[in-house]
Order: sequence, then structure tokens, then C-alpha cells
Amino acid sequence: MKRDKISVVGFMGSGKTTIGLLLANFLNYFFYDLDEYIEKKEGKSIKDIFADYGEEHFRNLESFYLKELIEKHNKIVISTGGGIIKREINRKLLKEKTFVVFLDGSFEVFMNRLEGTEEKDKRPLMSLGKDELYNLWISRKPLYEEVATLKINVDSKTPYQIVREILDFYGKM
Ligand SMILES: Nc1ncnc2c1ncn2[C@@H]1O[C@H](COP(=O)(O)OP(=O)(O)O)[C@@H](O)[C@H]1O
Ligand SMILES: O=C(O)C1=C[C@@H](OP(=O)(O)O)[C@@H](O)[C@H](O)C1
Ligand SMILES: [Mg+2]
Repeated sequence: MKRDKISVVGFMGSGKTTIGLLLANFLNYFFYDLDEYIEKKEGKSIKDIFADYGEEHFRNLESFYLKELIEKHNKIVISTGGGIIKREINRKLLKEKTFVVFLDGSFEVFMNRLEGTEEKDKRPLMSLGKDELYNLWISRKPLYEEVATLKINVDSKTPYQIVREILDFYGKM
């Protein structure tokens, strides 16, 4: 049976928020960006949650609200945050309940998209050094691969082209 819950995973700057919204519009599905959902529910920005309570607390909220969204809705696209695959329980949920789109690409492309923008300031982990961020990407890559139903390389493609590719595959399922 075709899954009507779609999740979008990938590293910071890969385009999850952008692509998820466009995809949901094409499919006429509900759209939730998990980071935005957490901010709304908690009345606090991601940046402040990290600063005031630390990353572990953010990860607890992330797991809780991912489960809530997946359980509550059908015909939904969920754009996750780049660290969603850190916890096994999240990976299991994504794999079992959603059609997972992994936005793959080059580290340099992702970093260039965020460099010098206010998008960078919103992401607490972007204050890590370049080497640490690169190591994070390398360590997470196999986890994105593990959950992926569909992997798309997003380098030098417009959001519209990426969504077309997803729809081509999803439509044939
Ligand atoms: N395919 C693309 N080509 C060019 N810029 C993109 C593309 N996808 C996203 N962007 C831009 O990159 C930045 C990060 O995108 P975003 O969707 O917030 O990524 P993520 O949610 O994965 O961190 C935004 O400024 C967005 O407009
Ligand atoms: O990679 C991560 O651990 C994070 C990515 C962010 O989301 P985006 O991937 O949408 O930037 C956000 O969830 C938080 O800052 C942590
Ligand atoms: Mg995002």
C-alpha cells in the first residue's frame, strides 16, 4: 500500500524545509516542519532551547513531537531537522511509518547555502568549526542512508526539479 506519510531527511542546508513545503503543496498534503512545530509548541526558538536547556533536551522534544505528528496525521509531509537520525527510536519510526526522502549532496554546497545568512544564526550547531561540522556530516551520512526510501542528489538542482524527481518516484509506488 502506498504510504501517505512522507518524511524528508538530510543534513543542515540540504533543503528539507524548502523541499518539504513544495512537495506538500503539489500533493495537497499537510506540511509540518518539525523544528517550526517544536518552536510553536514550546513557545521558544530552537536556538533558545539549545542555549537554555542543552541539546539533549532538544533531542527529547524532537523525538516526542516526531511521534506525535506521525501518529496524528495522514496525508502529511514532515521536514525533519538534520539530527533526527541520531536516535535509533526515531530511525525505526521513520522507516516503519513513513516514505523517507533523503536529500543527499555535497557538504560544501550545503555550507555555502547557509554561510553569511540569517539561516546560519538560527542553527546552534552551525557555530561548530568547519572540521567538526564535516565530521558530523560524515558520521550522519550512513544513518540517512539507513532510513532512506528514496535518495536524491540535490546539488545543482532547483527545488522544483527535486520535487519533480520525488513525485516521479512516489507516483510509481
Ligand atoms: N535546491 C536548492 N537550490 C538552491 N538553494 C536552496 C535549495 N534548497 C534550499 N535552498 C536554500 O538553502 C537554504 C537552506 O534551506 P532549508 O530548506 O532551510 O534547508 P534545511 O531545512 O535542510 O536546513 C535556504 O536559504 C534555501 O532557500
Ligand atoms: O543537524 C542538526 O542537529 C540540527 C538541524 C536543524 O534543522 P535543519 O536541518 O533544518 O537545519 C535543527 O533541527 C537544529 O538546529 C539541529
Ligand atoms: Mg529545516
